[in-house]
Amino acid sequence: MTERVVLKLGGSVITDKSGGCTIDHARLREIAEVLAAHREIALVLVHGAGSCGHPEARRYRVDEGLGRDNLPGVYHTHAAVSRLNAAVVEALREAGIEAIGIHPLCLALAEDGRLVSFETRQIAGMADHGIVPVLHGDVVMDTLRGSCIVSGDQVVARLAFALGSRRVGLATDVAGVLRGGSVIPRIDREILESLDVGGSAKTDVTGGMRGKIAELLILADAGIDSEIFHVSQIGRFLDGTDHGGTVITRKE
Ligand SMILES: Nc1ncnc2c1ncn2[C@@H]1O[C@H](COP(=O)(O)OP(=O)(O)OP(=O)(O)O)[C@@H](O)[C@H]1O
Ligand SMILES: C=C(C)CCOP(=O)(O)O
Repeated sequence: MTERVVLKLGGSVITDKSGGCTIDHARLREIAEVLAAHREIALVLVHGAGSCGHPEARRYRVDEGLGRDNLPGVYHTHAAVSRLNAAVVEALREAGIEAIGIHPLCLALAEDGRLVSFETRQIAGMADHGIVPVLHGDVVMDTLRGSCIVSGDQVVARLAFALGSRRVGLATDVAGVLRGGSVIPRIDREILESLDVGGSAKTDVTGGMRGKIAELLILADAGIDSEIFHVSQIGRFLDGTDHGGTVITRKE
């Protein structure tokens, strides 16, 4: 079977997170060129929301329960991140990649913020046929809360586990997980306890770097390592060469 690689493009690298939904089309074109040069890989792509979804999720508090006052938040949050998804897919297709958008809201269900059902067999089928499915963090219906926000990081972990992927990468706007300005090469649960990892400097309802590591440690517990690196290093990650980032792993 072809190796399936799961790659997340952080919302911080494909949008300007300081304002309203501002998509960085030039960055998307650059990333698409790099991915097009690695077309032999069975790739499953996930992206975060950045400024296209986090502000709406916060404004409508769609994470905290659904009532008459915030009901439109499901639409507005999903619409914002779907706009970004369409831009990602368009950039990839313009670079000659057979990409297609897939929305978690339409195929997943959560319970208290955690995915409890998520059909992935169609995603595996696409990847194996050379189609690049492009998923994203999304608002998802939740059996306890009404709705919740499932981060792209949770989607990445879920997909990697379901697809049996051994190569999982997360491209972000920092060189890796930092301590005192330097990249920490490996993190396990024990090392994390000694670290002061923060959220995001911008509007982010899913916990920034702290939330990301929490999701990836669950994946590491299942025996699947993942890698966090700067967006400029995507090519090196796909080549399997050193990208200078952080590996999230299980304690030996
Ligand atoms: N110790 C740390 N090392 C690295 N980044 C950190 C650390 N503590 C906090 N951060 C913040 O985490 C941010 C990356 O997390 P963030 O959730 O914004 O990434 P993303 O996945 O690109 O975005 P999104 O969640 O929108 O997809 C960095 O830009 C930085 O501000
Ligand atoms: C806010 C929404 C819609 C999804 C959040 O996903 P993330 O940017 O990966 O944390």
